[in-house]
Amino acid sequence: MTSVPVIGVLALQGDVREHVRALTDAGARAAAVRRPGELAEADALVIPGGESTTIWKLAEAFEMLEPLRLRIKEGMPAYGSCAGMIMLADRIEDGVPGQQTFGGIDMVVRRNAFGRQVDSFEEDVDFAGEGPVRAVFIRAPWVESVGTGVEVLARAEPGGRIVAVRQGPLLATSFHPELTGDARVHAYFVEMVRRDGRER
Ligand SMILES: NC(=O)CC[C@H](N)C(=O)O
Repeated sequence: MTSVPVIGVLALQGDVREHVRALTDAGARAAAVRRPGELAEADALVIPGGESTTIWKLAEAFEMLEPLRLRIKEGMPAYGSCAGMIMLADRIEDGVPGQQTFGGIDMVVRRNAFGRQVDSFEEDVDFAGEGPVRAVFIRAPWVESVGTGVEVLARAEPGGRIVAVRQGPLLATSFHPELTGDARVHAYFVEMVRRDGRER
């Protein structure tokens, strides 16, 4: 891998542009990914916030579901925010009937979990010991439970719910750091990608 990793942003639906900007601010090269050929050229992938049911259906229509599952299985670093977190979950609760994910993180994610109480809110969370990060939650999921290989990186009130996790090269947040102009979460992911490149 070159020293500046190419990080794809899955551009089927969601806030793609904001992730491209945050990745660029964090020192990576970002490229929109819609097709299997574009995926093959990316060192890593960000799955944006948006609507997980739409991302799933479009991934099927664009024949991206299986190629993405395969890359994740092969160890490609990936980061999902909000709907992207849902897409990286091995199991989901409150999905629509038949809803599928790419999977990869051994966790159960509850869709729209915070959304039933309040559609949108912001809170400072301590992310991976980096100090307070402003977290924007929009009809956000929370992580109901994690397997033993999953590291919890942040929790939010109410209830100390898990809102950020990492399992090896996979990172997921319930919130949207791409909307705040603070690129620390993206920088954390870019560093994960750089380390992964050095270890291969
Ligand atoms: N802001 C978001 O990404 C919301 C996620 C959305 N509720 C879903 O199920 O995908």
